[in-house]
Amino acid sequence: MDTHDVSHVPEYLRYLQVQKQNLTNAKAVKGHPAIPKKSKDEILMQFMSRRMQLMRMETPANPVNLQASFLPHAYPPCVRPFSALKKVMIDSLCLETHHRGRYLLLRTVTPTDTLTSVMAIVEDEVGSVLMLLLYNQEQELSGAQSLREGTVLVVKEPYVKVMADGDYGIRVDHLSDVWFIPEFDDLVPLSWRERVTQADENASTWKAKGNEHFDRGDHRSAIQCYSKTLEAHPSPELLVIAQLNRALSCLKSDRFDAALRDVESVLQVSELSAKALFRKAQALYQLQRFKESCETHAILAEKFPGNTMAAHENARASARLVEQDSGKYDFRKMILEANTLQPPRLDHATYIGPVTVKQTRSHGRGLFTAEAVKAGDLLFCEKAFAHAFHKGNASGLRLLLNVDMDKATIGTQAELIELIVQKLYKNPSLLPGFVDHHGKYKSVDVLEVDSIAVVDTFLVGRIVLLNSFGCPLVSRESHIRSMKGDDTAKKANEQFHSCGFWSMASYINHSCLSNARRSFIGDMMIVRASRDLPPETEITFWYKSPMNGDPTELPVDLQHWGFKCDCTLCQDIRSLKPSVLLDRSRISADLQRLFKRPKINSRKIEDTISSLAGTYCRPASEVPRLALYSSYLSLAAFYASSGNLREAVKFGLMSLESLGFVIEGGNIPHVSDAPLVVQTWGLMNDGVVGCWMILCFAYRELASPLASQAGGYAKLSYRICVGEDGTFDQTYDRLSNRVDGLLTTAK
Ligand SMILES: C[S@@+](CC[C@H](N)C(=O)[O-])C[C@H]1O[C@@H](n2cnc3c(N)ncnc32)[C@H](O)[C@@H]1O
Repeated sequence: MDTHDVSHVPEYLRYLQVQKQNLTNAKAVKGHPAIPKKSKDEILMQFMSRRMQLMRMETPANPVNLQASFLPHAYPPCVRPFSALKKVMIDSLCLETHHRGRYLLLRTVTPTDTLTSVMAIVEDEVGSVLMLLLYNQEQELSGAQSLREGTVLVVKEPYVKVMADGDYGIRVDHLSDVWFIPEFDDLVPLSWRERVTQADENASTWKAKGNEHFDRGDHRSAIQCYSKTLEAHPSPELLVIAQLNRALSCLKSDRFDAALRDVESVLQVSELSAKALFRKAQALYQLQRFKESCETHAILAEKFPGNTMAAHENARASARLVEQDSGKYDFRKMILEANTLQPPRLDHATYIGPVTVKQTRSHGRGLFTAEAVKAGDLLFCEKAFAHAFHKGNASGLRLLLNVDMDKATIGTQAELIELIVQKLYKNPSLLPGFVDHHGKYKSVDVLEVDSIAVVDTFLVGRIVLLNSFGCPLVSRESHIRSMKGDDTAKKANEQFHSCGFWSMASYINHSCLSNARRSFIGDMMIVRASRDLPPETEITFWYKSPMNGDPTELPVDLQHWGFKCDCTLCQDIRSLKPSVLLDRSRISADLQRLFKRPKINSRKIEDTISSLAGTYCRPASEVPRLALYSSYLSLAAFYASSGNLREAVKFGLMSLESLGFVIEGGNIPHVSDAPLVVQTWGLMNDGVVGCWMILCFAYRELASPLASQAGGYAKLSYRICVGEDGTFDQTYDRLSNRVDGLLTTAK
């Protein structure tokens, strides 16, 4: 949905084909011993010199220098407990093979290098080496503290592959398939230990070590040491301290489920521990369980009224709860926040309005209205489950190649997959809700092994491919760009590079005759009804707008999602004779040429529009006439600016009618007292706002009571397109020097 799918662009298709060919070639060596062709020294030298080169390399400024992320054929994560795995050595590994039932014990012998994966050369206990490629790991992993030389790790059921350069590597896609082993763990051979753990290391020493790691910001190691504290028979006081400290390290490293577990066990023995209550409230807040967070704060406030930090957090949680329950947001403030924060992840709650997920007759589940709603009503305002932000220059973009799905996308989808995998891995309570989304394939049905969450990266990848949304930083800005006729706007609208995953929005199916619109403020998605909807109506929006491209090239291509739209618009187009479509296309091209002439010949344009209208047979209220809409609108603007206001009204109304609007009381001459009423709402695109403003401009002279009503519809349409109307007056003005009222200075 507004993501940049380049699967059919020849330049990128070639990449996809090369990857497929590589996979086919690799099959030929499947099962051959993975004995590197280079010596150990050569492997180390090559890695280090490439690392140096990369460190010197500038960030690519050219879009052709996109980094390619390549998903191999899907394979499931290891679901066997560690105790059921047998150790294997590097020399016994085979190419293109998943070594099921086996594990490797390795240690890194180089620093890391990070491209699309975290890479290092690893050795086993007999000194054989191979490249290790860890995918979907946190960026911090490549930092000095996390994967420094000498880090010991276990790779469960290793997969050895032939890499693009012909060398061999151990590729790990699933987070639970690699364990980072602390130096004190019994698994670490004595010869690999920097020092031997003293027999007298007791709970206090472990706690002190945990604190050292915590102070350095190494939360993973801190958690390991606090866990050791708990195993070393601590005193009751120390036990509580270690659990509280571990909870804090978990909070700092986004492991909210685990933080909650620790504080809950502290609260079992010490019901009124201020720290436990505070950390519990924080963990619940981060898991968006605002009601429970507020309840916990209420206890804190009662027992510890002087705790100012808790009071501050309490106010924050209460504000979220109000948003969650009422759908009332300060959208203007949110726009400011989105423009200030990088990445623009806003601290706001999700509001779910009168909608419910239900089975549709023919396209899986869908979202339905639970009660009647009016055009412009807020259906929901959802915080992204995950959001991958792109600043706007070319660097940081990735080409994601998925051979199983035959897809190539450009943008931040690869990063989005990483973010989601990490979030689920750290917070398995979120897993069932996420994997419920469309895109399932037969994956493992194990949620946890050895107390570690099992997250199938390929499943996440599929769900992301079919359910993620490209998004602008703020929809108001893209609205302004498109109203200004900024040529980049069209491209920007179609190729948003930031993207995110919104759970509720993912249940909405596509229809070209959509009845809702989405808009964005940072990582918040706002979905409003774009028509009046009775209860039990299926809510739909555009995955791809039928109005962004050439209207004669309908139906829109929805191959990316694997279906063809069957709305009346698409059905009608499919039923037309090819000659009619050819005529439509030819006349549309003529019209475009006529509008580009230095002097507008309105008579000729009107005649040509009439011929174009002749290619439609059903009324626009049933089948919108998309090819006509923008020509009518341009004519309305032309007549308004040349002072022919009656014609401006006529063509403004025709423009709206071509989108399916049924409007009463708008014609000139105006019958006194008859109000201007939208009986039926049509398709809602950004130009509708401008069209109402042109009508408002013309009515001021011709029928002043209608001007404010048209202005009201402009503001309502703006709210539907942009998500809010608090910025309407900053964007449009009836006294603007443009007939559509857009303030030329609007930014
Ligand atoms: C984002 S999901 C929408 C929710 C999905 N129907 C479900 O059951 O979870 C996108 C998928 O829904 C289906 N879909 C959406 N709109 C459709 C339509 N108009 N006709 C047929 N299938 C549609 C396609 O399978 C598409 O890949």
